[in-house]
Amino acid sequence: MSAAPILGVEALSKRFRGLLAISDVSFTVEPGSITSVIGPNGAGKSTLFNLVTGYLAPTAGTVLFKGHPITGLATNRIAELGIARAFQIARPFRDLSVAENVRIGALFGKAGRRDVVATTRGALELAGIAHLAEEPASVLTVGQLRHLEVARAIATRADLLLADEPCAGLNPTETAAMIDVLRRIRSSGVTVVLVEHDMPSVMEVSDRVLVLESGRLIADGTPGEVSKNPQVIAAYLGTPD
Ligand SMILES: Nc1ncnc2c1ncn2[C@@H]1O[C@H](COP(=O)(O)OP(=O)(O)OP(=O)(O)O)[C@@H](O)[C@H]1O
Repeated sequence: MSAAPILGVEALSKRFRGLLAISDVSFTVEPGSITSVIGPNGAGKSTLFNLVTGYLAPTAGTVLFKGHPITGLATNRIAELGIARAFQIARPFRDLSVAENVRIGALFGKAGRRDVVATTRGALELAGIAHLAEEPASVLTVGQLRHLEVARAIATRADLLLADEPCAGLNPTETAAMIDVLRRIRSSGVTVVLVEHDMPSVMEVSDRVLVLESGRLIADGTPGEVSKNPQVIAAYLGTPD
């Protein structure tokens, strides 16, 4: 029997005036997995993340975290419950060190924490940037900043990490390093959901892939299943006339 889902999305919809950006989307995420959300530009991926993290309120439907509804809760409350988001564009405090930036995540995450030093160190190590701990954030490369953003997010001691395009714009070496980080995070017991455009990375790292097109979930399966799905191929490549 599989474990209870850590995340449940039930009949979720979001309308922006005339546009249904998310349309009756339902899925669950198993704990300890890496799930990727893919889809063409404008498919609704960012909107979905915004709905799960409370930045947007849905027009209809429910989001469940560990079986409890979180729909309509404030973003900070959702973060305290254990959902963190790593943004594609990190906005660190540039004058603070890498460790100090990660420490901020450790201070403002899940409530009731006392082990800030150990949590900070653990997040730096998981994200592969312990060697940069004392550097000012201002000297980091784009790839290193992406790791810092992931470290800050997991330092909140989240159980679920939502990562926005963690591999976007990274070279092959940096991409491989990020994939290693995501796998280590999964091994540490944190469930990961990614929005990612980089297909080789998605296929390599994901246990499961969800495909959105025009707000609808058109496929949900393993990377192998999804890449053979005719609807997915049509959504990405266009249907021949
Ligand atoms: N705040 C908003 N107000 C109005 N329309 C919006 C808003 N946010 C998103 N949309 C629209 O909703 C649709 C889905 O957008 P969304 O950003 O979720 O797509 P996406 O799959 O993340 O795209 P991309 O891959 O380009 O980032 C788009 O048509 C977009 O223009």
